[in-house]
Amino acid sequence: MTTTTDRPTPGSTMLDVSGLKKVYTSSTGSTEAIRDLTFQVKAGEMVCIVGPSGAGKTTLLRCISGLLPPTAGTVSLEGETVAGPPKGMAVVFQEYARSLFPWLTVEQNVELPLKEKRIGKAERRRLVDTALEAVGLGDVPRSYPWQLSGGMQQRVAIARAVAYEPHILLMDEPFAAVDAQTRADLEDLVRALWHRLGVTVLFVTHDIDESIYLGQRVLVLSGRPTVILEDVQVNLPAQRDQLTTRNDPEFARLRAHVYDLVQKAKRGYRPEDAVAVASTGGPSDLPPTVGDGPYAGLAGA
Ligand SMILES: Nc1ncnc2c1ncn2[C@@H]1O[C@H](COP(=O)(O)OP(=O)(O)OP(=O)(O)O)[C@@H](O)[C@H]1O
Repeated sequence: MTTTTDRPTPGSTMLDVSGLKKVYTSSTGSTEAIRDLTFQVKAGEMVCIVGPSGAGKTTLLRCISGLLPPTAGTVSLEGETVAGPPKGMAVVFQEYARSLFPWLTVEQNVELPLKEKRIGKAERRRLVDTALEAVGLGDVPRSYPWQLSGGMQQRVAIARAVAYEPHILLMDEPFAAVDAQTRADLEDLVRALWHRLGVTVLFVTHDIDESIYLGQRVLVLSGRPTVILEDVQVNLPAQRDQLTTRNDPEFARLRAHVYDLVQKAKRGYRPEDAVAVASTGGPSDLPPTVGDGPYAGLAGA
């Protein structure tokens, strides 16, 4: 059984994605979703992934979670090649309404994976109570998901993942369907749980501000077929809050930089273009960037 007690040493390699390539093939042709991705995530890190729509973010998470076999390359978790859903992983999806069972109460939803993990009744009780308390839902264990707001339902999904005591938590645009205020609260909840539990988090989002607010690193993906445009280090203080952090000049600088990269990605820019420009020494023919976008003026902030 995988528990927090045998959690890997912080700083050791938790996830190793090496030369990952994914081509979908069907009777109508083939789609190269991911060309070549190589990156590592250390135990205890919080890493966000952003990129243009259709870049292959969900495909990447599906390969990491063992739901899709890679066409080439490997994914290893704690040193073992992923060939099916790994034991020490939990996933939170955007569609909380579809991921919760409407005929089960909140506590039964949280308990279900623990039963599948064959954890004894008393320990299940403790894990469910602790997880619901941690996400602020200790008072509604016997409610049904459909009796709760969207934000509360997503808290149930997070409680279910946390109760499972994963070593790594994958989150695929988990807050895309909730309102802005709830989203800010859930972001703070994820940061708090991450701090408290020491779990490794890989968080996919469309929201550049969210990626910087949450992450220690932001992996910016190119358009399809996907490669990494840049692995951006987020050197913001570990203690973050919605007002102070978002008003930090470094936050503004990072937001402008990541925005710039995503805009370039949308226009088809790829890392090999930079190499080509550098090697010819000629004038850059890169697409226009942040200077003419809605964040104009932030670039040098
Ligand atoms: N089962 C499939 N069969 C064929 N092509 C697919 C399949 N799933 C995804 N694709 C294609 O692979 C590419 C990447 O899709 P994916 O859903 O991973 O992107 P994404 O970055 O998660 O998109 P979004 O940000 O819009 O959610 C897209 O061109 C998509 O059409």
